[in-house]
Amino acid sequence: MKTIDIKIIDPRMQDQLPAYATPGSAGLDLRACIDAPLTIEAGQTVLIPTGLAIHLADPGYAAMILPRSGMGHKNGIVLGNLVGLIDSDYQGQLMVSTWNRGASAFTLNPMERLAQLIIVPVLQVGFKVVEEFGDSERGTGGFGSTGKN
Ligand SMILES: O=c1ccn([C@H]2C[C@H](O)[C@@H](COP(=O)(O)OP(=O)(O)OP(=O)(O)O)O2)c(=O)[nH]1
Repeated sequence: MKTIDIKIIDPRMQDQLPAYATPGSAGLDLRACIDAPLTIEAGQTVLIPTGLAIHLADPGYAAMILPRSGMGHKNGIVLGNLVGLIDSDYQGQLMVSTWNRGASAFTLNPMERLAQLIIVPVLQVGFKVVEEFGDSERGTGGFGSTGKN
């Protein structure tokens, strides 16, 4: 397993570092490092600190912040940026743009599990400008070009 540098910004995170819940888990839960319960009104977006910073350091990796399925489906708590992309050279605190897309207010409690972090491989590319691409089966067809659905 790869090891990543992590800084504990909020001491409350000291004894609850993100960990995989099961051997097959992809995501690491991120907690709301807030001092008091916070009511997020329907439609409101707030930036929530996680109390942690990571430094991936290797441009071959990125981290992504994703919603937790239960929070999103049951409570309407998703991400204001839909997905948070964490660059390999980012060293600041991980922040969760928290959007209540639901129809009623939601109260977020201190240290509640709010979102999840995944680490993904990334391929950085360079570009070579061409006039024509080589043939491909699809060509320029997209947006449902292969059938009704
Ligand atoms: O949900 C998020 C998204 C981003 N970030 C941090 C890590 C990321 O590396 C940095 C910059 O993010 P991004 O490049 O998406 O932001 P931007 O709006 O393009 O601003 P910038 O000019 O800082 O790149 O902010 C978070 O903590 N949480």
